[in-house]
Amino acid sequence: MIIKELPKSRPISFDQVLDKVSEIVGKVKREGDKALIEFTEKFDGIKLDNIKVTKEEIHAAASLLSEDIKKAIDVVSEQIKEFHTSIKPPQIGGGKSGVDFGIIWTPLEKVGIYVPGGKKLYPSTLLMAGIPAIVAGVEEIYVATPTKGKIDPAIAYIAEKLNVKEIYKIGGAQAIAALAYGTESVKKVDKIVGPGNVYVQAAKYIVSKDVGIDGIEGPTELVIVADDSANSEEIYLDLLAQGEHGNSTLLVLISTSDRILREVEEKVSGSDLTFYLVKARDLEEAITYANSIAPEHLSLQVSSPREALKMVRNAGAVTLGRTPPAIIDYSAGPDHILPTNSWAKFKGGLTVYDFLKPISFAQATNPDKELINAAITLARYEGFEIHSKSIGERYV
Ligand SMILES: NC(=O)c1ccc[n+]([C@@H]2O[C@H](COP(=O)([O-])OP(=O)(O)OC[C@H]3O[C@@H](n4cnc5c(N)ncnc54)[C@H](O)[C@@H]3O)[C@@H](O)[C@H]2O)c1
Ligand SMILES: N[C@H](CO)Cc1c[nH]c[nH+]1
Ligand SMILES: [Zn+2]
Repeated sequence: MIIKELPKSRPISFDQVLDKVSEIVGKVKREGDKALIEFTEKFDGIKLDNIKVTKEEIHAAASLLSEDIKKAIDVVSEQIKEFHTSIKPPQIGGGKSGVDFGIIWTPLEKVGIYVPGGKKLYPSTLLMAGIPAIVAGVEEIYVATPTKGKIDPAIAYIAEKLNVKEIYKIGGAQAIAALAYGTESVKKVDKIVGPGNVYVQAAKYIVSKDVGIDGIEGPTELVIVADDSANSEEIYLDLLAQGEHGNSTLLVLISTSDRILREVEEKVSGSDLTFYLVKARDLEEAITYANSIAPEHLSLQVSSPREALKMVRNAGAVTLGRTPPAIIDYSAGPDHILPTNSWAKFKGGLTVYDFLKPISFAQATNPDKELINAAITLARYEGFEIHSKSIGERYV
């Protein structure tokens, strides 16, 4: 279908499934493994004997992987590692008025990674979540992924490479609930990260009152902003590429060029997917439209992409010029785990920061009198006499 105006909503919203997902989460919380086995049979058609994949199973699966796929994983891993290492924050601090202070960036202890696997395989997602976790210093990584009965060799290879503690053969909302609350087989974690379909993201949203989450990373979204310098065949391929994720993908082209819009319309007219093809008066209007959508992927296929980038306010990740958005999915370096459903208005893509907590510290060895008096005065004003005394006894 072709629609010639801006999308009014996402193709599928998690509001539609919140009630159903709440029930799934509640049952897993109450019944543990029994509920996981029931839901996996119901939604994935798999009768599970064991929820946890054994070390032997992981090793056997990993050994099936061909050398060229191992090599591709190794190459991509180095690129992703370099991206997250280059942005890892230093231990920082300073001091004022006789007080030393700063931040100790501290890695999270136990992290759960959801690797999607309903319609397609996503070993690349395990790299995109596992590598920044390791760069941050996380020691315990647990993975949940729907398996269709058998663990995927590339996921097994990456799990061994990243020293993943355990893999669970579960997907959907039930997997998120299990990681959030723990079951007989599944470890309770401190934070759950990773993309997935609407059920997975609705479950993350529900459990976020009890466990950390990285954000909402639901069905893929791509907005392309193109001017007349762009190539319609490349735009067509980029749209269809993200359309491979399924028919919940949001696909939008905003262009200042009638030629580009006409050529892309001709190319996509036979497709089952929905495409939004929107005319903009000029580049500024095109980027204003893109900012209002706040897409996961934004592609600037314009003659001066760096200039255009200065106008971007809301996007998960931006590819510039002819750079294909799909290269971020695999090997550019920046993460492909990116905010959807307009969360890009206030959230960026997954980084090493998602696995670090800033613990602040202060040491008042020789604080200025004025500073101490200010603390005492404010404590008294708030009626906290002992607070005031505990400060005054030490320094006054
Ligand atoms: N935003 C991002 O960063 C990002 C990155 C990669 C992938 N994605 C998206 O992840 C999604 C992956 O989706 P997927 O479906 O292939 O895999 P998935 O693993 O997210 O979901 C599969 C699970 O959904 C559950 N499920 C399916 N139908 C259900 C139903 N009717 N009721 C309850 N539960 C049900 C099943 O338990 C199944 O195991 C795609 O939409 C893709 O675009 C997003
Ligand atoms: N485009 C997805 C993010 O929306 C990431 C991905 C993984 N594999 C292929 N693509
Ligand atoms: Zn993709």
